[in-house]
Amino acid sequence: MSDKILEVNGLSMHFPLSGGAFRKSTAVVRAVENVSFAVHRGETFGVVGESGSGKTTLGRCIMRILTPTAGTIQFTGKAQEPVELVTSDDSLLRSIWRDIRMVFQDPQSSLNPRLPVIEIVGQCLRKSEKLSGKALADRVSMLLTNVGLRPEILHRYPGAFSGGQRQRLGIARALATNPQLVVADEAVSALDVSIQAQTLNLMQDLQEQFDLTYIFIAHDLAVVEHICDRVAVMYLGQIVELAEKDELFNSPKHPYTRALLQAVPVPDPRKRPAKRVRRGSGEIPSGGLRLDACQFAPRCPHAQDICRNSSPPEKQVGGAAVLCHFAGDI
Ligand SMILES: Nc1ncnc2c1ncn2[C@@H]1O[C@H](COP(=O)(O)OP(=O)(O)OP(=O)(O)O)[C@@H](O)[C@H]1O
Repeated sequence: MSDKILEVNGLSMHFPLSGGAFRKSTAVVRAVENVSFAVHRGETFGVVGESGSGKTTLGRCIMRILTPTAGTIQFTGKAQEPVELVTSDDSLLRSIWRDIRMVFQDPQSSLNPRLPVIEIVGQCLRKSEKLSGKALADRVSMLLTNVGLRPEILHRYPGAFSGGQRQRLGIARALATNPQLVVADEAVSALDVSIQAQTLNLMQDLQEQFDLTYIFIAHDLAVVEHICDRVAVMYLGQIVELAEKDELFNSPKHPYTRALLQAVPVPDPRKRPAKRVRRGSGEIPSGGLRLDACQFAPRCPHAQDICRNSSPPEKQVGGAAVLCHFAGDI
């Protein structure tokens, strides 16, 4: 079976700017621009970046909730033949949505408060496997047990549960169709730190138990460090660095990755990196992505004229793919 469960090539997602001054404009927001990567079967692939860097849009393109402006997304499921998701029609997508499932950030708003647990978790089983009655209750009970919840809660409503329990319900719902790939979009961001750790541990256990591959989207590098095998760092719609987790954390190559890492609290001062680089100041620029420059140049402590005037090529430095004119030199 192919080692790659997902292969993304040249993916772009542009949203038209509409309304107000942009009513007649052809201007677009380049939320994702020319992104390429592969996800290996069984791994946890992290996607990190600040708010607005395009992580959620990328996840929604992979789920095909959005139709990308350009690029390809090949998914190799149980059938072993890669399926092109971008051009798949609705009926093919419906079957693929059993293999690729999503866990959302906010368990409060992603679970319908008017539906009992059996419906929330079992809804897709009613549709895809035509389960009902005792068969449905048994399957949902098993899923609840898998995520550490008691089967007795079948007829309770989301409002009766804590944030962590609600996220377990969200995970049970994602697992209901026995998926191969789970896209977790900020799945633990809304939870307290101790509940975050429990949820991450649960997700790791489930990954082993059910041979899952995860795409784990987060703005928090500490979370990614805990769970991911490889990490893609996004900035303004582009992947600026992609590397094995250890390499990324021990030897970050892109100035933006370094800036992100410096924002992560280090409990033991002896573990701080010996040579601290200056943190890129400011926020993501509001003007959007420029195709003729390095996106990070306005915030980068190392920026030179070339960074402001030409888009950097992707360079391979050690095991990392880095989008920086000076990758390997700084
Ligand atoms: N439907 C849309 N229409 C127009 N612009 C959009 C749309 N969805 C996202 N964007 C824009 O695309 C860019 C990337 O947004 P996205 O939500 O993907 O980023 P993100 O990294 O996931 O941020 P966050 O963590 O805040 O969700 C932002 O500038 C956002 O305003």
